[in-house]
Amino acid sequence: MKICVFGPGAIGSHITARFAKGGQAEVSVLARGAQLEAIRARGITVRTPEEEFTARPRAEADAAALGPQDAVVVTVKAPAVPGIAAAISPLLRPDTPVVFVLNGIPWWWEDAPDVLDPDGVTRAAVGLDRAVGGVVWSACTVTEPGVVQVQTAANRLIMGERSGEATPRLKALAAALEAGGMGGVVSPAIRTEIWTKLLNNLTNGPITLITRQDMRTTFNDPVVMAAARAVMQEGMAIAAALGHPLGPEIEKNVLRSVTLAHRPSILQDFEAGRALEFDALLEVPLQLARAAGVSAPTLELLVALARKTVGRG
Ligand SMILES: NC(=O)C1=CN([C@@H]2O[C@H](COP(=O)(O)OP(=O)(O)OC[C@H]3O[C@@H](n4cnc5c(N)ncnc54)[C@H](OP(=O)(O)O)[C@@H]3O)[C@@H](O)[C@H]2O)C=CC1
Ligand SMILES: CC(C)(CO)C(=O)C(=O)O
Repeated sequence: MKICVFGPGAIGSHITARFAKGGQAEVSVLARGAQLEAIRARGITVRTPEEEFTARPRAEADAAALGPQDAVVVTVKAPAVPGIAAAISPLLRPDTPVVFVLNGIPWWWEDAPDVLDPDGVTRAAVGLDRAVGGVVWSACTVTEPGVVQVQTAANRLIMGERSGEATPRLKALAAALEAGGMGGVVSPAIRTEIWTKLLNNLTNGPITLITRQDMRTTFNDPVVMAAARAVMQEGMAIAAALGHPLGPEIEKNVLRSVTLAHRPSILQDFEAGRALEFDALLEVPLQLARAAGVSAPTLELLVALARKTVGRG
């Protein structure tokens, strides 16, 4: 099974190394800059709380060198997706699934605002039939080119067809990941999984952008924690109004996550001067809430403050 990971940063490097470790896939990466050079020279080293291992995938800058794949996993950040859409084409056969592993509302979401896919370039290049949703639970950071630090002991990638069908193409991908020691889940309800994850990003994203501290340091204060709980309740109300009700167990999940000494990826991006997933993670969920008539005053306030922090408002 030929799999190409497009954009092996923190998450993509971890996923690539897991596919390689599992031995069921011929995995390659499409990378650029220092990451491309490092992966070519030294492979990808993954450091987790339990182990360290190195994988040596083929690394290319141009998709044409790799040709059609059985699956493509896109792990660039949301604002970069439209810019790489055309470059995915050489990797595609008519039935090649393209898993978009993204936090936040993805470009293929029904009624997604144009800002997630300006001029429909991704839709035109990839097509809705190939697009697969991906939600990753893994806290990762590139500590130096080619090296990824994983903070979470249990890691999983949840994939789902837009139709909800458990297709053979997704089952094969999930099995290849499992073989490498990362959970691979095929979900019949990927939109609910997206909202489950988004609840974390809504809770920790705006607040850590304001504090510029890791989650454990930020939330080690009862007042900040109360704000986190309020955002969580508002997020659950938005998800329910959109037809994706989340169970009460979600709360435990979010509250456990904020005890990690991890800087959320949106904060890492801000500090590194990279483009932010501000629309996919924060603005679009708020737009969907307003359209559904759901009030989210705490989230509105925190996002307004975060906008000022990052120079958007
Ligand atoms: N990091 C984490 O712990 C988590 C992240 N996520 C989500 O996963 C997704 C990926 O995040 P993450 O891995 O952190 O992001 P990173 O920024 O670490 O990785 C993205 C990679 O894509 C590369 N890239 C961008 N454009 C191109 C291009 N044209 N050609 C080749 N490579 C390109 C970037 O290269 P360059 O550096 O040169 O721009 C970078 O290496 C996001 O939606 C994020 O929110 C979800 C859970 C946890
Ligand atoms: C913090 C975490 C791991 C969970 O919300 C995340 O998704 C991110 O870093 O963006």
